[in-house]
Amino acid sequence: MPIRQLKIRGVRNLQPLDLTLHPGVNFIYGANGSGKTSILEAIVLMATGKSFRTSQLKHVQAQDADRIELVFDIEDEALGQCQLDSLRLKSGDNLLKLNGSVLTAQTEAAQWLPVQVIEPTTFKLLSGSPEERRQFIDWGVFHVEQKFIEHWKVFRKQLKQRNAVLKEKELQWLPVWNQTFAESAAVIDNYRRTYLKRFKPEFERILQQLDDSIQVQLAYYPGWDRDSELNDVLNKQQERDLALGYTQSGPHRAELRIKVDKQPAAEILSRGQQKTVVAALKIAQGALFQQESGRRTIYLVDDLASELDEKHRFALCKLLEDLKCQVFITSIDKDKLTDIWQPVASKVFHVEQGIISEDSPATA
Ligand SMILES: Nc1ncnc2c1ncn2[C@@H]1O[C@H](COP(=O)(O)OP(=O)(O)OP(=O)(O)O)[C@@H](O)[C@H]1O
Repeated sequence: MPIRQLKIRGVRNLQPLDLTLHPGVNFIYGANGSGKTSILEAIVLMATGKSFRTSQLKHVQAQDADRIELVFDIEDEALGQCQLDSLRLKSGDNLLKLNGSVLTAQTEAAQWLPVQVIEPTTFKLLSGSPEERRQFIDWGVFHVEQKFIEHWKVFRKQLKQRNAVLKEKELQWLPVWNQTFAESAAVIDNYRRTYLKRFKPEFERILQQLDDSIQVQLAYYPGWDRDSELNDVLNKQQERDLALGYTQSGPHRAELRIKVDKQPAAEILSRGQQKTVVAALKIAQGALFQQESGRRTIYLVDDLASELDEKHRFALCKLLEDLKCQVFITSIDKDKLTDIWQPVASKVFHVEQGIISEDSPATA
């Protein structure tokens, strides 16, 4: 079971909330503005230190609260049990603890909570900046390859140092930095390529099950001309890098291009089709993660009814059920959920003005 219990304090309109969750499907329904999404937002905040709704966390904190406090009891098939605590003060300071011991990095909490969000704006994964798609690939690599995060930190440090050398115009240091940067870039590139090789067939399989009329191609670009060595590219681009004061080529500029008939999928597909493709991408990541680690992803599906018709909603729910993972799924209308999906194992919660209550089995 992934999240067994959660305690939420000081998040948006939510009243102090202590919930015992279902290891399978947790339906959450309630009127507009009742607080459904805020529950999902709190889970993402614990997992990533970020919100999927705002870049300014001060908006997530309840107006009358001086802190956000989250406590999650987790039971993971492979990692065992743990308690994660997060205390986020108005100043922005965040104290994270694992079983009472202070954590120094958010990634240590993230390892316990492999969370995927499917919500009304997720189609932006197709139309948004390349960074979003890089983060998407890196989520997969991070959760499958334990050593990736260390290599990633080294790479980020080297990128920062090379950029500092460019800004200071310390030309004598550049050849050395080009070499080290290129070596560390190759490691990141290799992780991403290897991951995508395994990911593509899984994505095609899932998309086929969600909608076999959509044909999408995934093309990975490493962030520099694929036919050249990065070290050579850096040497060639040196004058321009010096003029700009930053490194133009490398894994920080990689891109996952998602196309339909050689055109960007975001320009061709309808909004509903884009949502279907994004759902397929996210479910494929969870399926691959499960195959490779024996662990399960936690899916947060906000406002399922939005822009997906009944056939696609049904196909999505069926795939989530097959994965046997923990799912949190929200809707305004209880019937819109339970009419199309009656998983054997589930709990139903109702939210009203920030107060959440569990439906008794007779009404659920
Ligand atoms: N910082 C805050 N402090 C207190 N209340 C807030 C804060 N930010 C937002 N709210 C209120 O909290 C509620 C948040 O609702 P949330 O978005 O979780 O609702 P929802 O049930 O998902 O609604 P919808 O179905 O419309 O998406 C809204 O009523 C909003 O006005």
